[in-house]
Amino acid sequence: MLKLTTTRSITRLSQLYNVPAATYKLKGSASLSNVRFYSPPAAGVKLDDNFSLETHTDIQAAAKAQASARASASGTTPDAVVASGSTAMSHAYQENTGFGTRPIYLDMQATTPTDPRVLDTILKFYTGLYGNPHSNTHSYGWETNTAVENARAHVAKMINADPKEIIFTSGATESNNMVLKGVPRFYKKTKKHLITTRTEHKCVLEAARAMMKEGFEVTFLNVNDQGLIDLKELEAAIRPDTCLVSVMAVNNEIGVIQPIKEIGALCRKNKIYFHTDAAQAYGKIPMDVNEMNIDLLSISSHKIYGPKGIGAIYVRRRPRVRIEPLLSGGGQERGLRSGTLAPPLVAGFGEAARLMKKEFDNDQAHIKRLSDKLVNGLLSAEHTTLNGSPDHRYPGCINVSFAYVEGESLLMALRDIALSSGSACTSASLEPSYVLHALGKDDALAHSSIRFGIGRFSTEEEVDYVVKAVADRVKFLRELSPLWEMVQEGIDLNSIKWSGH
Ligand SMILES: Cc1ncc(COP(=O)(O)O)c(C=O)c1O
Repeated sequence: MLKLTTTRSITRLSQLYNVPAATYKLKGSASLSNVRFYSPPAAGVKLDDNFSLETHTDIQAAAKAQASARASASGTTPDAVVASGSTAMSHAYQENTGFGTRPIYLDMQATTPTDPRVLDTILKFYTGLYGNPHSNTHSYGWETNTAVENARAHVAKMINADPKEIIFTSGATESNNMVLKGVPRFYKKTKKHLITTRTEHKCVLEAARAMMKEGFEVTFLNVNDQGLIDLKELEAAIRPDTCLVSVMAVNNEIGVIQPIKEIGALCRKNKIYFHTDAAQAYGKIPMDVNEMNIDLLSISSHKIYGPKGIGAIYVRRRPRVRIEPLLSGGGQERGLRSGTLAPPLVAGFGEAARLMKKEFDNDQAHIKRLSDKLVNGLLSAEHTTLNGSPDHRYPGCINVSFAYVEGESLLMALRDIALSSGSACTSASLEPSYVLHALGKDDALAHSSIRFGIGRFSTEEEVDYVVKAVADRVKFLRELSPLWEMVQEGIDLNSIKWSGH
């Protein structure tokens, strides 16, 4: 049984969830103003079915409860943690941050909460198992080396690769840079052209632009209004000197899935390397490097409930793919990525990959069910649209435009939910998302878009809360909007000539 603490009072809880305060049973002699807890339990669920609450008079006691939660997490927590929601997850593994009640976490494409089983794996490597995995003269090195190779096998298995084809990196940014720069540099004498798309992650786009400065030509493919590339356009872009096609599998802003198998077949037919950025796809949609003719594939551990600062690149061995490495050094990782590996991160990543495979069906069913509920709930409001293809999509990434509401204002009004807008924030300005622009959305609609991410630890109660909160606050903000008032009066906004435009 997990011991949970709360930062909201039971009274507040009962108001929020419309449940009589008595439903929340407390253990011991808790005074209501002094109760701390991690997550709102489901309305009507008796708290002590899964949890017990404790009072804490000081932070030390809270830390003690967290330590005991962590201890009980090792063997049996998954069910209890799942039941308590992703917000509880994040609370259960951190000390008091001073930020008070934390929002419901729905920013799964930015990063995912670390699975408690992953954390347990990691901790061993910060205590007893500290050897350098490249030391081969004593058991300290052998132990961590074995752990690294086990992790490699788990990472490979998810995509039907050979473990020898997995190279550990610091994350998908590095993996993408390695490919977008390393392949053209290796073939620079004969090949001068690369192909990618306009909706890739910035690290692919910027790496491609860096290659233009080195004298390479890049074709940036367009996408249609659903966010999908046109295979005929891709075929037409291929040249005799094309060395690489790089198309992401799942888009990080709109969740759209590109036709990876068809692109792979086209590239194989034309003897061109095919790379896919699978940072948002690995473990979340079925991917098989052989069936899909993928030669290079980028992975990020922190998108699959693993630690941050670690990822991998799959590099095909037969037919062999050649890359010029970014780093010079000791020649680790088949000479492609020099530097001492970090066993805590590698082992945590391996465990996260193992769990993605083991729980694939459960995760899929859970995420699809919650996603359908969220999409139906959000779209029941008028002038609300789902961005990107409704059919070719990963259900855990939902991007919605709320017309006549400014996305940033909506985010501010939804501070009890951790979300991100479809806009890319730069320090000086708020630019509308280039991905939504590529789909043909105008500035106003791109500015009114929000991304919702569902993950393994999301709960139905969180989704119910979000649907209601969004509907209420969209209504509230629209009531303040003069444009909305005009729409309500039946005025066609397109017929208006705005001065200064
Ligand atoms: C599609 C995509 N590619 C690459 C990255 C970069 O991954 P990492 O944080 O592991 O460098 C991300 C992360 O936001 C992503 O969503």
